[in-house]
Amino acid sequence: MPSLAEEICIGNLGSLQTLPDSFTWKLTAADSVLPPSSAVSFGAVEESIPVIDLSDSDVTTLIGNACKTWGAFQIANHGISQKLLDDIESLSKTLFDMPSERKLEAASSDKGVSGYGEPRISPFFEKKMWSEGFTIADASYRNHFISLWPHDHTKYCGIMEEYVDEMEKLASKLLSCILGSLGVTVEDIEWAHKLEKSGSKVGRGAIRLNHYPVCPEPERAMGLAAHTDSTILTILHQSNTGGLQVFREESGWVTVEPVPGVLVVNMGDLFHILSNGKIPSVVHRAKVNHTRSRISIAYLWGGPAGEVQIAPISKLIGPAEPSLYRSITWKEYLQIKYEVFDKALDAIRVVNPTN
Ligand SMILES: C=C1C[C@]23C[C@@]1(O)CC[C@H]2[C@@]12CCC[C@@](C)(C(=O)O1)[C@H]2[C@@H]3C(=O)O
Ligand SMILES: O=C(O)CCC(=O)C(=O)O
Ligand SMILES: [Fe+2]
Repeated sequence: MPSLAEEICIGNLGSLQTLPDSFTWKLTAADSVLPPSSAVSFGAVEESIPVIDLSDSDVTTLIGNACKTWGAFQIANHGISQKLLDDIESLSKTLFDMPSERKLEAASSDKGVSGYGEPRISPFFEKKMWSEGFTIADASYRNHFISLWPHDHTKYCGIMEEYVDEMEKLASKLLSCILGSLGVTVEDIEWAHKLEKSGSKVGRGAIRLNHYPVCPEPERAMGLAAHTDSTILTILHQSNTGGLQVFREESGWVTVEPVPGVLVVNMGDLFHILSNGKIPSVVHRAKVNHTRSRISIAYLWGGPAGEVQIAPISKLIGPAEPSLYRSITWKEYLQIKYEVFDKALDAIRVVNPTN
């Protein structure tokens, strides 16, 4: 006879009346692998990451300060239409409202590549997360969309393409701004400049549609466990239910309340490397809700394809600030991340940095 844990499927968590033991987090060090001080509390403080208007004349300074303080910020006046945000949210709702069996037909064959399933970080945690998701990491998502929406796949693929295109443009704009706050430009990253000039993509984008169903005991459950994104940066659209929390040593867990039309930007590990440690990659997680389900859509702007080596920007290195990280390709970084998870940056850190 199968155990209770085996019968629970992420596709219909929302119908459960009690929290199964396999989903009950005790918040010990084992449940929250990073950072150690984040393991002790489920609560969050009354503080917030700044909302920055991208048309503000002081935008570079504002973004620079937010990046250094939080490794995250929110953006208004970003140029993404409300219609597109509504479309991608309703695409996600339609997908997650489907019966579990239909969703499982679109399951990813391997963790982290396109398809339906648990987040890629789940094997690093003892307990299961109260969420389901769909990752779009390559063109194979189209086949999944055909199986999910035999009649409407063209429409949904169109929305996804438009969303990716718009996010790509926004991510490049944000990159220029963040680099500007450090006193450098894209031209100071040789590979990024070359790719940009040749009209190629600077970073490889992936999308993760996240769904957090209503939960009978939200205080003891976890939607998405504490992690940093491996990316250069991530742009997140959250539906009107809160749940995202960012961690800051000085403040603890801080909830990022949703503001209609405002997007959240999280700085990832790759930018931490590029900035030679000047900008932290923000530790964040998603909590769940007793009465309301929640959707979020993350655009994960990763590193370049192929053998391109990513290393701290040379202009940010000097006798007083030696290079803290060895160079690495995006593919290699992801391999390390999914072997050692929260120790990935340590694994590529130069032991005795000198210049
Ligand atoms: C490009 C990627 C980043 C990601 C791993 C992946 O290969 C595809 C899924 C991405 C995602 C989305 C949800 C959070 C996250 C930590 C995860 O579990 O899968 C990120 C990964 C990441 O940033 O490392
Ligand atoms: O749902 C959220 O608010 C967080 C999602 C997230 O961190 C991710 O997809 O990487
Ligand atoms: Fe994330």
